[in-house]
Amino acid sequence: MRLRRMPFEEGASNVPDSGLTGPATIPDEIGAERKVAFRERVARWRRTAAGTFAALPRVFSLAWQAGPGLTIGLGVASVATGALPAATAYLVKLTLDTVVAAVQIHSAGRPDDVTFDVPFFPDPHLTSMQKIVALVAVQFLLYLGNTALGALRQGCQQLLQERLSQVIQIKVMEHSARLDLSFYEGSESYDLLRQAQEEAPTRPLFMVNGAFSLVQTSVTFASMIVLLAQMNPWLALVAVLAPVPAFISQARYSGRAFVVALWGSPVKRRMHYLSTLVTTDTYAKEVKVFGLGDYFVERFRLLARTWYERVRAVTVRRNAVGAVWTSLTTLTGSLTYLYVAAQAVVGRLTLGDLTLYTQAANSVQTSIQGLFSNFSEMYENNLYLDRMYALLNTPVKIKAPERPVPLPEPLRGHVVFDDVSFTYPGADRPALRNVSFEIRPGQTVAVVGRNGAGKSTLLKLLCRLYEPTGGRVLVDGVDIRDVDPDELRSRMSAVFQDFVTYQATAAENIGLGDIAHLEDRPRIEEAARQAGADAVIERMPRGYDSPLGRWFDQGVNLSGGEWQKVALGRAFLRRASILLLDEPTSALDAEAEHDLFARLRTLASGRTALYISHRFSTVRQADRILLLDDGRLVEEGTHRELMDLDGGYAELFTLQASAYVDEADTGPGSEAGPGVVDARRKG
Ligand SMILES: Nc1ncnc2c1ncn2[C@@H]1O[C@H](COP(=O)(O)OP(=O)(O)OP(=O)(O)O)[C@@H](O)[C@H]1O
Repeated sequence: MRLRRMPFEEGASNVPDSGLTGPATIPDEIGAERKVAFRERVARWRRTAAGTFAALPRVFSLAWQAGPGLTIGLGVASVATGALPAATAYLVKLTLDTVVAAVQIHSAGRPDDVTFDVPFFPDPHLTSMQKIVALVAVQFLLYLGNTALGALRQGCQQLLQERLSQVIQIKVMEHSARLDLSFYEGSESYDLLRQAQEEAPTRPLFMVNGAFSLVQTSVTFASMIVLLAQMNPWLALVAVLAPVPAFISQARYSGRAFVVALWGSPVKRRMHYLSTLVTTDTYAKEVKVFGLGDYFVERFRLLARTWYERVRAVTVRRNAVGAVWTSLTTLTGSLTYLYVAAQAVVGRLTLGDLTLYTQAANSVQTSIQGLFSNFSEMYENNLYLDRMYALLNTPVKIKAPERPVPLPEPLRGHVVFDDVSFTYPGADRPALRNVSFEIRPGQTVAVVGRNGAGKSTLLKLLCRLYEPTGGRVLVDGVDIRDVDPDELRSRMSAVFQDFVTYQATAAENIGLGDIAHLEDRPRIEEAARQAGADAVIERMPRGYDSPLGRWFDQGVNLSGGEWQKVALGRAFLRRASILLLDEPTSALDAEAEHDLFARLRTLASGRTALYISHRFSTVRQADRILLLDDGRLVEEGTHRELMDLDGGYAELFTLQASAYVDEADTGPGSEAGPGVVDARRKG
């Protein structure tokens, strides 16, 4: 469903959709609805009802998974509570008739020896007072039962809510963790994820509650109808039909409320993004320095207004139209009541009958409205549930083949890219084109190239975060498509440009690199040393046990380079055969970078290491260098060979080196990297 785009400011119509400039409108679905033909609406209704009821098994299966005992408790309480109103109404009728008879006996001055033919009291020799006491006692017991059932119902409901939302959140998390990386890149996926996070935890419980309430009201409804029909079948029919119009309007509007929520999702998502921009620590610096706070708040206000306007339109219409139809029902109720009262006056019905009718008619009306509104709420909840299932049913494309080929043990780290091409989903040009190269086991290879040349993509394909659109990738002679991706990834270690800064202790931040060694302090300390993170960590008040990040208790905030060292430690903890480093030193100072590369040779001994870097002083130390340009592998060889080739690599190297040369020429103490000497010699 494509949304009409409304720019933030009038006149800026060519602004593309983004988190800041996307649609500030929600389409008018009500106009569209009016055009739908009656027959189509009826057909839609049938589908709706069928769809809603068909969803019940999956909802109950969810509830059962969450808590079988709680589900049974809720069910029993609902059915029993459903039967109570009819029993109570009948008891009231009996009490009233007994009272009226007793009054007549007393006023006639006769002895109180009248017998009553009532189901509860077969003994015909009770005095009327005794019968009244007994009836009231039974009524009291019913009220007690009602209270107990209410408590049972409430308790089961609350506990089931907790359990159900946990079960669902876990399902969503489990599936999200398995989903392909490409899934996270579409805006529709974000809508699905947002709805799954926000709505999914509560909607199934509403659905379960709705279903049980449906059972409860059905029981009430059926028992009351039996009571009414005994008095007069026509009265029963009127009571059943009167609330139908109110239901139809209810159901229509709950469908619309959902459509508004669905179509308004891009607006809500942008609101969420804007609010994150001004309330999250990582953005706070820039937002302040560039003075963006007011701009973001203003934009939020605009979107919030749009959202509110649309919600208001539906809510007002829903309630206003609902009220009109409900008044119609009330009018029917009053007219029937008048009829029954008139019947009582002429003696065709007793006073107890009149009360019974009043209660039964009220109850039928409320329960039939309850039935309908339960159903329409279930329909609405089911629409949300469908979205959750859409997420849970999103197929995982990159998964283990039926018979995965095991990787050799130990893995030598022989990597081959064979004519590999790749285009990102939705992109119009390839990120990699016919790339072929081979990395011998144990080699350290640097990948260089301009921004956007395809370097990171290369690493992502090697980890099988994406599937090549052409060609194949081999590790130790095995096509990685034939390998279980989890096994493949367990043999690799990586640091990406956008590495994660976990809100956890320093030791945990490193330990997460190999979950089996999360508690292995000596090994964690060794990895920290290898990454040059040991000094930073040991300086902190609680050393390796210091919490990093400020989200939780007394965390320590690190500098960008310090975080990067910790992330490197995480990668080194895993003793994998293939080490992938995407700009591993971008935030490190010159000395730390130099130290790291001095160590990398030892660290990478026996492993294949592939690293991306824009710093040629480090690149030149690699065994081999691959130069990518616009997704193509254009040069490969050692530093010496590529310099002699005098092509793109030599040009980039000389360009960078010349900056140092100029500095070296103009200022004392300027440091010329190891490559500078070469470049100067060459020049
Ligand atoms: N998730 C994505 N979806 C669509 N296109 C992408 C995605 N990630 C990268 N690209 C595009 O693919 C191309 C290669 O990107 P890649 O990240 O591999 O470049 P890079 O050489 O690592 O760049 P840099 O030096 O800036 O890190 C770029 O044109 C980029 O815009």
